[in-house]
Formats: sequence, C-alpha cells, structure tokens
Amino acid sequence: MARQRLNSGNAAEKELPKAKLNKQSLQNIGKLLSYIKPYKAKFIGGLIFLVLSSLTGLAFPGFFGALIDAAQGKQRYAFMPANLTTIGEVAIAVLFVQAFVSYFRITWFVQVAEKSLADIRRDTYFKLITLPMNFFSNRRVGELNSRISADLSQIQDTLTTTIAEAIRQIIILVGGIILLMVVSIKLTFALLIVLPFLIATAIFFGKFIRKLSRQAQDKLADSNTIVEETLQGIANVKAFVNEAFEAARYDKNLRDVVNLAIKGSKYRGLFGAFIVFCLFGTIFGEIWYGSYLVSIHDNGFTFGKLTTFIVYAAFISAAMGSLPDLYANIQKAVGSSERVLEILAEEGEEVSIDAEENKVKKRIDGNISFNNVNFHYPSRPEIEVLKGVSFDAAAGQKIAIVGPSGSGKSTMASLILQFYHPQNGNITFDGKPADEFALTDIRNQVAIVPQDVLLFGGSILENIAYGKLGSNREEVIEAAKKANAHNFISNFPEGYDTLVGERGVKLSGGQRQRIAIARALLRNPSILILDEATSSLDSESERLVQEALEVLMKDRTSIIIAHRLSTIREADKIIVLDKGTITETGSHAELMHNETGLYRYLSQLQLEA
Ligand SMILES: Nc1ncnc2c1ncn2[C@@H]1O[C@H](COP(=O)(O)OP(=O)(O)OP(=O)(O)O)[C@@H](O)[C@H]1O
Repeated sequence: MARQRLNSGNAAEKELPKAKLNKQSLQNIGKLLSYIKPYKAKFIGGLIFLVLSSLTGLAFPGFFGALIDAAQGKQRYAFMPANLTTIGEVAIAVLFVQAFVSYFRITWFVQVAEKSLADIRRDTYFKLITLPMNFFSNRRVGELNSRISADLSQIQDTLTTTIAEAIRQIIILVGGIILLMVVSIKLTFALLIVLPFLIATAIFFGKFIRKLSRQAQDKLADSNTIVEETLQGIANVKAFVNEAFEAARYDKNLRDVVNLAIKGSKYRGLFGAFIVFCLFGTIFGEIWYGSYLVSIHDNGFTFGKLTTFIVYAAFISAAMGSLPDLYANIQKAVGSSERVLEILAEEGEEVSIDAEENKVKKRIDGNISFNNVNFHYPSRPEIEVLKGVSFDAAAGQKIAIVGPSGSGKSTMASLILQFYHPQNGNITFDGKPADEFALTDIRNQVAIVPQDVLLFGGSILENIAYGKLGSNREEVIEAAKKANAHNFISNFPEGYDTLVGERGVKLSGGQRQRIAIARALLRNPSILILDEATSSLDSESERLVQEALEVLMKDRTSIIIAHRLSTIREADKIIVLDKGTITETGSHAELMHNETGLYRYLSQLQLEA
C-alpha cells in the first residue's frame, strides 16, 4: 500500500518540498528515529532479515547459470554437482528461506513503523492542542492540519518502505557489481562504462517529459476553467454578445494545449528511440560480446555464466534506476521531519496528557481582579487592546462588560481563561496572582458559554457531558432540565442519543445555546463567562435561554459580555469599555444618571432601535 503511494505520489506529497541532506538535517532525522527506540529489537531483526533476503535474492542468477551449464553437462560451482535435480532442490530451499525472511522483514518493519508513527502522531497532536492560542492565531488551521497530515504520511512512507527499499537496492547494487566482477571483469567494465550514463540520461529525459506533460495538463485545466466560467456566467456572455470572444479565447487555449502536447510527443518519441537504441543496444552489445567470449572459451566463460551475468546486469540497472526516486523521497521525508520537529519543539502550555494530573488542586471561590492590565496580542504588538484595565469582581457577583465592537471585551474573557497573559499588570483569583495557580486549576473552574456554540459530531448526550467528562446520563439529564433543554431534546425520536452536526439534526441557535448552558451547569464552575449572542433569538427562545442563564449564574461569579443592554440591568456592576479603557463603572441606575456617558447613549440607541 505504502509502496504504491511512494511512486504515484498524491497531490499533497508532490507539493512537499525536498530538504538538503546535511549534518543538521540528518541529526533531525536521528531525533525522529528515536521514536523507533522502544521497538528496536524488532527493527534490528527486520534489518537483519532485510539483508538476508537481499543476499538470498542475489543467489538466483547463480542458480540460473548453474542450471544452464548443468544442462550442458558442465559443473558451474565446485560445491554444487552438475545435476539439475540437486540444483532445483537447493534453489527451492533458498526460495523457502527467502520467503520466510521476507515475511518477517516486511511485517516487522511495518509494525515498527506504524507503532512509532502512531507515537509521533500522538505526540504531535497532543503538542498541537496544548500550544498556546497565539500559535493558532498566526496560522490557518486548515493549512496546518493538511500540512501535518501530508508530512506525517511522508514520514510513514519513508519508515515503512523507503528506508528498507533503499537498503535493499544498495545491497543489490553493491552485491550485484561484486558478483558481476566475479563472473566476468571484462563484461562488467563494459557495462559500468555505459550503464550510469544511460540511466542518468533516461532520468533526466523522463523528468523533462514529465514537466512538459504537466504544462500541457495545466493548460488543459485553464481551458476547462474557461468553459466553467462561461457556462456559469452564460447570461452575461449572451447579454454582451460575447460568444465570438469566448470562442476565440477557448480556441487559443486549445491551440496552446495541442502545441505543448506536440512538443511533448517529439521528446517522447526521442525518448522511446533512445531507450530502444541505447538500452536495448547495450543489452544486445553485452550479449554479443558475452557470446563472443563463450565462443573463444575465454577463461572458461560459459553460457551459464553469460545468463548469470545478464540477470545481475538487469538487477543492478533496476537498482540504479530506483535510487534517485528513493533519494528524493528521503529528502522529502527529511523536510517533513524538520517541520514536524519544529512543532514538537514549540513550547506548550502546562497541561498534562494524564487526565488525573489535571484535576483541581486549589479551589477558587470566584473573586477576580484585573489590576492595571495592559495587553496587546503577541501577533500585533503595535495595537494596545487593553490599556490599564482594573476592576474587582467579588465571588458570586454578576459583572457585565459592555462597549462598542472591538473595544476589547472578548479579549478580557481570553485573559481570564489564561489564553493570553497581560504584558503589564496582573489578574488575581481570590487575591492571588494567576500564575500561583496551575493553568488547569483556573480553566477547570471557569466555564464559558460562547456566542457561537461549537458542538462536536457526537450525540447530544456526549456534547453535554463534554463539560464534565465521566458524568452519567442522570447528571446530564438533570443539567439539561435546568438549562430548559430537556423538552426539545426529548422531542427528538432518539432523544439524548440524537447525533448533532453534519449527519444529525441541525439545531437552532437557541437550542445550541441551551446545550452549552447545560454543559456549563454540569461543570459547576466558580466563574462563568457569558459571551452573549448578538444574533437575536425570537422572543420565546430568548425567554428560555434567559431563564436557563439565570439558573446557571446563581451562586457563582458571572462575567457577562453584553450586547443587549436590556439583559444586564440587574448586574451588580456594569463596566463600560471603550477602545481598551474602562470609561465608566457602576450599576444600571448609576450609569443612567451620567448624561454624557457612553452607557446611557448606547442604552438609548438600543431602546430606539
Ligand atoms: N487573536 C487576535 N490577534 C490579534 N488581534 C486580535 C485578536 N483577537 C482580537 N484582536 C483585536 O483586538 C481588538 C479587540 O477585540 P475583541 O474581540 O476583544 O473586541 P470585542 O469588544 O469583544 O468586540 P465584539 O463586540 O465585536 O466581539 C480588536 O481590534 C481586534 O481586531
């Protein structure tokens, strides 16, 4: 399977850049090879069997020669009588040994490669999900994902096939040349003078022709785009009477395709002629010269020896031909390992892969303070998002943050969740600076109900239980009831086992929010962050969501990022944020008294709307 991919190369692999092989890159490969260490016994076993199977493979041309000589009554090797039956028996025994070692070398190599690759994948994935948010804000997730999967499958191909194949071909090449010399020094020199030159030319030619046919394919794709565009915009083409223009455009493109294809065909023809003339010519020349040596009885040269020679020559030509491809694959794998190692070398957050170690060690009652917090996103140092922000929230209070879009409200939520850290000032929980708590302690005791609730592809039950892994069905149903979600969930034919996401039902915005509320309720956090949805729900869903939120906010500190000011009148404290600075703080009544204040202005705007 991997072999197939190795040579055909899927699109992603084709794009993978090759890396130069130097000391540094080999050290990097070495680091990645350390993943093989736990399976080293099998790997070494596989290597030994690989050498054995390659060497036994080299014995066969010898048998062929011995058989042909034996048929003519000549003994080819001192240790083997000129007897067809005996030679056949020995050959079958060697075949049996080869089949045996081949089985183990293949299965062992694949086992070692798959297991170590799973370890690399596991480590890379865990590293990725524990990398700080800043890493992701600088990269496009889709690109990252496809790059890593292409890199990892390149490494997989190399570990499962390329390395073994390269070793095998090198053994065949070196062993083959030595054995060729044993058979006939003269013929070997004749061959070695011509063969490398021929193979190098064939490879060069092949690459050139591939490039030409790629150009023709690209041109053809261009002309298909013209068809697609004109058909999609057919109304425009007709309305502007541009049929002739489009036809001419298409025609020009097609002519380019044909020209490129014709140019390619000439080189293809030349290539074919070259192969026929030179490669077959060489073989013919060798056989001719070999037959001549037989005819003059040169140094006991027999037809058996000639046969042996020809088969070895075929072996080493194939080995020489495959090495450049294998080398290119190793180069690509080096490039891939460098990129994977780059991710592995990034500094992750302090989250353990062992769920037990992430359990809460230090409880937080729910007091939060921002003390003179200054913050800019690491990716955009020139824009100060929060400027000297200070406020206190006592345990159990409801604090609303309001302000125009882009004023920094969600950024404050990200700082509470420790997604980022302030450059100046600090954030305290229960009076102690955030860095005195384990990162997991803070995140375990803060829950967020975001604007856009992301549900995973599983069932509703699993989606709610995500808030507290390991919770049982009763706990989930209890939370859903409190979140006003039980009724709509029970109305689905499959109830809590209904699959959400692509294959399941589509949930409305209000229903998704209530699932997120149930999730947060199950978590039972000391601090709750509500990023209020901007999209307006209809009044019935809004009532249901609002009721659920009231239940959720009870007895915990709630930070409400509010867009609709009507929902936060009861808040203990309203913080008005404008361009990263707190401009007003107080209760609804207090803020409404400030006639020139932003809060009163925004409230009035919303009332009028
Ligand atoms: N990951 C990020 N990297 C760089 N800049 C960011 C990032 N996220 C937000 N910003 C910038 O920080 C500023 C504050 O954004 P923030 O999302 O906190 O505003 P907001 O008050 O929550 O806005 P809204 O009400 O529209 O949600 C904006 O100028 C935004 O462009």
